[in-house]
Amino acid sequence: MMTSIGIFGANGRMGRALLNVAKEQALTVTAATVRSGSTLVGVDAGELAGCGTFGLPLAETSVDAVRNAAVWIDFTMPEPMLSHLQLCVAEGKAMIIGVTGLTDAQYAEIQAASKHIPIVWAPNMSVGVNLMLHLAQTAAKVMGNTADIEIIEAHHRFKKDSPSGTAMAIGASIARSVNRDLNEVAVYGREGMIGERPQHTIGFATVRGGDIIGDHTALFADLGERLEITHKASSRNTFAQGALRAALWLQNKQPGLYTMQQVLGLPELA
Ligand SMILES: NC(=O)C1=CN([C@@H]2O[C@H](COP(=O)(O)OP(=O)(O)OC[C@H]3O[C@@H](n4cnc5c(N)ncnc54)[C@H](OP(=O)(O)O)[C@@H]3O)[C@@H](O)[C@H]2O)C=CC1
Ligand SMILES: O=C(O)C1=N[C@H](C(=O)O)C[C@H](O)C1
Repeated sequence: MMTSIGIFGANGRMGRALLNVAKEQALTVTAATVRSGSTLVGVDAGELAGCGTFGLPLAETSVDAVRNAAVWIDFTMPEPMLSHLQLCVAEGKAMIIGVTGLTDAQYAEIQAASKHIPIVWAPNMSVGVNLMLHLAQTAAKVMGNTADIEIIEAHHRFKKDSPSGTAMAIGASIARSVNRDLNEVAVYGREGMIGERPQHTIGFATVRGGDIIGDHTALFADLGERLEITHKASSRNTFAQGALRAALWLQNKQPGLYTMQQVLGLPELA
Protein backbone atom coordinates (compact mmCIF):
# COMPACT_ATOMS: atom_id res chain seq x y z
CA MET A 1 0.00 0.00 0.00
CA MET A 2 1.25 3.52 -0.83
CA THR A 3 2.60 5.32 2.26
CA SER A 4 0.72 8.47 3.23
CA ILE A 5 3.25 11.25 3.66
CA GLY A 6 2.96 14.39 5.77
CA ILE A 7 5.20 17.45 5.47
CA PHE A 8 5.87 19.80 8.37
CA GLY A 9 7.10 23.27 7.41
CA ALA A 10 5.58 23.08 3.92
CA ASN A 11 6.41 26.73 3.25
CA GLY A 12 10.16 26.31 3.78
CA ARG A 13 12.72 25.94 0.99
CA MET A 14 12.85 22.20 1.65
CA GLY A 15 9.11 21.96 2.29
CA ARG A 16 8.40 23.32 -1.18
CA ALA A 17 11.06 21.07 -2.77
CA LEU A 18 9.44 18.06 -1.09
CA LEU A 19 6.04 18.98 -2.51
CA ASN A 20 7.49 19.36 -6.01
CA VAL A 21 9.36 16.06 -5.94
CA ALA A 22 6.40 14.21 -4.38
CA LYS A 23 4.27 15.47 -7.27
CA GLU A 24 6.88 14.42 -9.88
CA GLN A 25 7.05 10.94 -8.33
CA ALA A 26 3.25 10.67 -7.89
CA LEU A 27 3.67 10.03 -4.14
CA THR A 28 0.71 10.37 -1.79
CA VAL A 29 1.02 13.51 0.32
CA THR A 30 -1.99 13.50 2.64
CA ALA A 31 -1.03 16.37 4.94
CA ALA A 32 1.14 19.48 4.80
CA THR A 33 1.39 21.93 7.66
CA VAL A 34 2.53 25.48 8.32
CA ARG A 35 3.18 27.28 11.57
CA SER A 36 0.24 28.23 13.82
CA GLY A 37 -1.46 31.45 12.78
CA SER A 38 0.11 31.42 9.30
CA THR A 39 -1.88 33.26 6.63
CA LEU A 40 -1.17 30.23 4.40
CA VAL A 41 -3.62 27.98 6.26
CA GLY A 42 -6.18 26.77 3.72
CA VAL A 43 -4.02 27.57 0.67
CA ASP A 44 -3.54 24.57 -1.64
CA ALA A 45 -0.15 22.87 -1.00
CA GLY A 46 0.57 22.51 -4.72
CA GLU A 47 -0.22 26.17 -5.37
CA LEU A 48 2.19 27.13 -2.57
CA ALA A 49 4.95 25.02 -4.10
CA GLY A 50 4.23 26.24 -7.64
CA CYS A 51 3.45 22.79 -9.01
CA GLY A 52 -0.26 22.94 -9.75
CA THR A 53 -3.24 22.07 -7.60
CA PHE A 54 -2.92 19.18 -5.12
CA GLY A 55 -6.42 19.40 -3.66
CA LEU A 56 -4.67 19.50 -0.27
CA PRO A 57 -5.21 22.60 1.88
CA LEU A 58 -2.34 23.58 4.18
CA ALA A 59 -3.20 23.02 7.84
CA GLU A 60 -1.88 24.40 11.10
CA THR A 61 0.37 21.91 12.85
CA SER A 62 -1.80 20.09 15.39
CA VAL A 63 -2.54 16.64 16.72
CA ASP A 64 -5.51 16.39 14.33
CA ALA A 65 -3.32 17.26 11.34
CA VAL A 66 -0.69 14.71 12.38
CA ARG A 67 -3.32 11.94 12.30
CA ASN A 68 -3.67 12.47 8.54
CA ALA A 69 -0.37 10.84 7.46
CA ALA A 70 1.66 7.76 8.41
CA VAL A 71 5.18 9.13 7.86
CA TRP A 72 6.07 12.77 8.53
CA ILE A 73 9.01 14.67 7.05
CA ASP A 74 10.52 17.57 8.99
CA PHE A 75 12.91 20.15 7.57
CA THR A 76 12.04 23.01 9.90
CA MET A 77 14.23 24.24 12.76
CA PRO A 78 15.34 22.49 15.98
CA GLU A 79 12.66 23.83 18.34
CA PRO A 80 9.57 23.33 16.15
CA MET A 81 10.97 19.96 15.06
CA LEU A 82 11.06 18.81 18.71
CA SER A 83 7.44 19.77 19.24
CA HIS A 84 6.51 17.94 16.00
CA LEU A 85 8.45 14.95 17.34
CA GLN A 86 6.27 14.88 20.47
CA LEU A 87 3.12 14.94 18.32
CA CYS A 88 4.46 12.03 16.23
CA VAL A 89 5.33 10.02 19.34
CA ALA A 90 1.87 10.66 20.80
CA GLU A 91 0.20 9.52 17.57
CA GLY A 92 2.64 6.68 16.73
CA LYS A 93 3.77 8.25 13.44
CA ALA A 94 7.16 7.61 11.78
CA MET A 95 9.42 10.57 11.11
CA ILE A 96 12.15 11.63 8.68
CA ILE A 97 14.16 14.47 10.18
CA GLY A 98 16.59 16.59 8.14
CA VAL A 99 16.98 19.45 10.60
CA THR A 100 20.58 20.45 11.43
CA GLY A 101 22.16 22.70 14.06
CA LEU A 102 20.95 20.46 16.91
CA THR A 103 22.52 20.62 20.36
CA ASP A 104 23.55 17.34 22.00
CA ALA A 105 20.48 17.60 24.24
CA GLN A 106 18.18 18.06 21.23
CA TYR A 107 19.74 15.07 19.47
CA ALA A 108 19.22 13.05 22.68
CA GLU A 109 15.49 13.86 22.44
CA ILE A 110 15.42 12.28 18.97
CA GLN A 111 17.23 9.22 20.34
CA ALA A 112 14.71 8.94 23.18
CA ALA A 113 11.74 9.29 20.80
CA SER A 114 13.16 6.54 18.58
CA LYS A 115 12.38 4.04 21.34
CA HIS A 116 8.70 4.66 20.49
CA ILE A 117 8.59 5.43 16.75
CA PRO A 118 10.80 4.72 13.71
CA ILE A 119 12.94 7.74 12.80
CA VAL A 120 15.51 8.52 10.11
CA TRP A 121 17.67 11.51 11.01
CA ALA A 122 20.40 12.62 8.61
CA PRO A 123 22.08 16.00 8.12
CA ASN A 124 22.22 15.32 4.40
CA MET A 125 19.83 13.12 2.43
CA SER A 126 21.70 13.14 -0.90
CA VAL A 127 23.22 9.96 -2.30
CA GLY A 128 26.49 11.76 -3.09
CA VAL A 129 27.15 13.08 0.40
CA ASN A 130 26.36 9.73 2.00
CA LEU A 131 28.86 8.11 -0.37
CA MET A 132 31.32 10.92 0.36
CA LEU A 133 31.26 9.97 4.07
CA HIS A 134 32.71 6.58 3.09
CA LEU A 135 35.26 8.08 0.67
CA ALA A 136 36.42 10.50 3.35
CA GLN A 137 36.90 7.64 5.82
CA THR A 138 38.97 5.72 3.26
CA ALA A 139 41.11 8.80 2.53
CA ALA A 140 41.56 9.47 6.24
CA LYS A 141 42.72 5.90 6.89
CA VAL A 142 45.33 6.16 4.12
CA MET A 143 46.48 9.79 4.46
CA GLY A 144 45.18 10.96 7.83
CA ASN A 145 48.28 10.36 9.89
CA THR A 146 50.46 12.74 7.89
CA ALA A 147 48.05 14.99 5.94
CA ASP A 148 46.30 18.03 7.42
CA ILE A 149 42.54 17.55 7.36
CA GLU A 150 40.24 20.49 6.65
CA ILE A 151 36.51 20.57 5.92
CA ILE A 152 35.18 23.47 3.89
CA GLU A 153 31.48 24.15 3.38
CA ALA A 154 29.53 26.83 1.51
CA HIS A 155 25.81 27.61 1.75
CA HIS A 156 23.26 30.31 0.93
CA ARG A 157 23.01 33.54 2.90
CA PHE A 158 19.83 32.41 4.70
CA LYS A 159 21.37 29.41 6.46
CA LYS A 160 21.24 29.76 10.24
CA ASP A 161 23.60 27.07 11.58
CA SER A 162 27.36 26.79 11.15
CA PRO A 163 29.26 24.65 10.39
CA SER A 164 26.64 22.77 8.40
CA GLY A 165 25.34 19.49 9.77
CA THR A 166 26.98 17.77 6.82
CA ALA A 167 30.38 19.30 7.59
CA MET A 168 30.03 18.09 11.18
CA ALA A 169 29.10 14.59 9.95
CA ILE A 170 32.11 14.52 7.62
CA GLY A 171 34.35 15.65 10.49
CA ALA A 172 32.90 13.05 12.85
CA SER A 173 33.32 10.24 10.27
CA ILE A 174 36.91 11.20 9.61
CA ALA A 175 37.73 11.58 13.31
CA ARG A 176 36.30 8.12 14.07
CA SER A 177 38.33 6.50 11.31
CA VAL A 178 41.61 7.97 12.63
CA ASN A 179 40.73 7.40 16.30
CA ARG A 180 40.47 11.05 17.26
CA ASP A 181 37.85 12.72 19.44
CA LEU A 182 36.32 15.47 17.31
CA ASN A 183 35.51 17.54 20.42
CA GLU A 184 39.23 17.66 21.18
CA VAL A 185 40.66 18.18 17.70
CA ALA A 186 38.12 20.42 15.92
CA VAL A 187 39.20 23.99 15.07
CA TYR A 188 36.39 26.32 13.94
CA GLY A 189 37.95 29.24 12.03
CA ARG A 190 41.31 30.96 12.57
CA GLU A 191 42.34 34.57 13.17
CA GLY A 192 45.47 36.45 14.27
CA MET A 193 48.98 35.15 15.16
CA ILE A 194 47.85 31.62 15.88
CA GLY A 195 51.16 29.88 15.07
CA GLU A 196 51.77 26.76 13.01
CA ARG A 197 49.01 24.27 12.45
CA PRO A 198 48.91 21.54 15.12
CA GLN A 199 49.12 18.28 13.17
CA HIS A 200 46.17 16.32 14.47
CA THR A 201 43.57 19.05 14.36
CA ILE A 202 40.60 18.91 11.98
CA GLY A 203 39.75 22.39 10.70
CA PHE A 204 36.33 23.69 9.62
CA ALA A 205 35.80 26.67 7.33
CA THR A 206 32.40 28.16 6.53
CA VAL A 207 31.38 30.27 3.53
CA ARG A 208 27.93 31.93 3.35
CA GLY A 209 26.62 33.73 0.29
CA GLY A 210 23.86 34.19 -2.25
CA ASP A 211 21.93 31.11 -3.24
CA ILE A 212 24.63 28.41 -2.89
CA ILE A 213 22.62 25.26 -2.23
CA GLY A 214 25.34 23.27 -0.46
CA ASP A 215 29.01 22.54 -1.23
CA HIS A 216 31.27 20.38 0.94
CA THR A 217 34.96 19.57 0.56
CA ALA A 218 37.11 17.26 2.67
CA LEU A 219 40.72 18.31 2.10
CA PHE A 220 43.70 16.08 2.92
CA ALA A 221 46.75 18.31 2.47
CA ASP A 222 50.19 16.73 2.75
CA LEU A 223 53.64 18.03 1.72
CA GLY A 224 53.88 17.58 -2.06
CA GLU A 225 50.28 16.56 -2.73
CA ARG A 226 46.71 17.08 -1.65
CA LEU A 227 43.48 15.22 -2.12
CA GLU A 228 40.12 16.99 -2.20
CA ILE A 229 36.81 15.18 -2.07
CA THR A 230 34.04 17.57 -3.06
CA HIS A 231 30.28 17.31 -3.29
CA LYS A 232 28.16 20.11 -4.76
CA ALA A 233 24.38 20.07 -4.62
CA SER A 234 22.86 21.86 -7.60
CA SER A 235 19.21 21.45 -6.58
CA ARG A 236 17.37 21.01 -3.27
CA ASN A 237 15.42 18.31 -5.06
CA THR A 238 18.32 15.94 -4.41
CA PHE A 239 17.72 16.26 -0.64
CA ALA A 240 13.95 15.98 -1.14
CA GLN A 241 14.37 12.82 -3.24
CA GLY A 242 16.46 11.30 -0.43
CA ALA A 243 13.91 12.24 2.22
CA LEU A 244 11.01 10.79 0.21
CA ARG A 245 13.01 7.63 -0.45
CA ALA A 246 13.58 7.40 3.31
CA ALA A 247 9.84 7.87 3.95
CA LEU A 248 8.97 4.91 1.69
CA TRP A 249 11.76 2.82 3.24
CA LEU A 250 10.64 3.62 6.80
CA GLN A 251 7.04 2.44 6.41
CA ASN A 252 6.31 -0.56 8.66
CA LYS A 253 9.75 -0.44 10.32
CA GLN A 254 10.05 -1.09 14.05
CA PRO A 255 10.81 1.86 16.35
CA GLY A 256 14.49 2.81 16.13
CA LEU A 257 16.88 5.48 14.90
CA TYR A 258 17.89 4.67 11.33
CA THR A 259 20.54 6.24 9.07
CA MET A 260 20.64 7.28 5.42
CA GLN A 261 23.34 4.64 4.98
CA GLN A 262 20.66 2.05 5.82
CA VAL A 263 18.07 3.72 3.60
CA LEU A 264 20.49 3.76 0.65
CA GLY A 265 21.78 0.22 1.25
CA LEU A 266 25.34 1.45 1.86
CA PRO A 267 27.57 -0.24 4.45
CA GLU A 268 27.39 1.32 7.91
CA LEU A 269 30.16 3.84 8.53
CA ALA A 270 33.08 2.80 10.73
N1 LIG B 1 19.23 16.82 5.80
C1 LIG B 1 19.27 17.43 4.61
O1 LIG B 1 19.46 16.79 3.55
C2 LIG B 1 19.01 18.90 4.54
C3 LIG B 1 18.82 19.60 5.70
N2 LIG B 1 18.44 20.91 5.65
C4 LIG B 1 18.11 21.51 6.92
O2 LIG B 1 16.70 21.68 6.97
C5 LIG B 1 16.37 22.81 7.77
C6 LIG B 1 15.47 23.75 7.00
O3 LIG B 1 16.14 24.29 5.90
P1 LIG B 1 15.38 25.25 4.86
O4 LIG B 1 14.25 24.54 4.21
O5 LIG B 1 16.43 25.85 4.00
O6 LIG B 1 14.82 26.38 5.87
P2 LIG B 1 13.62 27.42 5.68
O7 LIG B 1 13.92 28.55 6.61
O8 LIG B 1 13.36 27.70 4.26
O9 LIG B 1 12.35 26.61 6.24
C7 LIG B 1 12.15 26.40 7.61
C8 LIG B 1 10.71 26.02 7.84
O10 LIG B 1 10.52 25.90 9.25
C9 LIG B 1 9.40 26.68 9.65
N3 LIG B 1 9.65 27.24 10.97
C10 LIG B 1 10.72 27.96 11.37
N4 LIG B 1 10.58 28.31 12.66
C11 LIG B 1 9.38 27.83 13.06
C12 LIG B 1 8.67 27.85 14.28
N5 LIG B 1 9.17 28.44 15.37
N6 LIG B 1 7.49 27.20 14.34
C13 LIG B 1 6.98 26.57 13.27
N7 LIG B 1 7.61 26.51 12.08
C14 LIG B 1 8.80 27.14 11.98
C15 LIG B 1 9.34 27.82 8.63
O11 LIG B 1 8.02 28.35 8.63
P3 LIG B 1 7.71 29.78 7.95
O12 LIG B 1 7.77 29.53 6.48
O13 LIG B 1 6.36 30.11 8.45
O14 LIG B 1 8.79 30.70 8.45
C16 LIG B 1 9.69 27.06 7.35
O15 LIG B 1 8.56 26.40 6.84
C17 LIG B 1 17.72 23.41 8.21
O16 LIG B 1 18.06 22.87 9.47
C18 LIG B 1 18.68 22.89 7.16
O17 LIG B 1 20.01 22.85 7.58
C19 LIG B 1 18.29 21.57 4.48
C20 LIG B 1 18.51 20.95 3.30
C21 LIG B 1 18.90 19.56 3.23
O1 LIG C 1 20.63 24.57 5.15
C1 LIG C 1 20.81 24.01 4.05
O2 LIG C 1 20.44 24.50 3.00
C2 LIG C 1 21.46 22.68 4.06
N1 LIG C 1 21.71 22.13 5.19
C3 LIG C 1 22.24 20.84 5.42
C4 LIG C 1 23.45 20.91 6.33
O3 LIG C 1 23.48 21.73 7.26
O4 LIG C 1 24.37 20.12 6.15
C5 LIG C 1 22.43 20.04 4.17
C6 LIG C 1 22.61 20.79 2.91
O5 LIG C 1 23.96 21.05 2.70
C7 LIG C 1 21.75 22.02 2.78
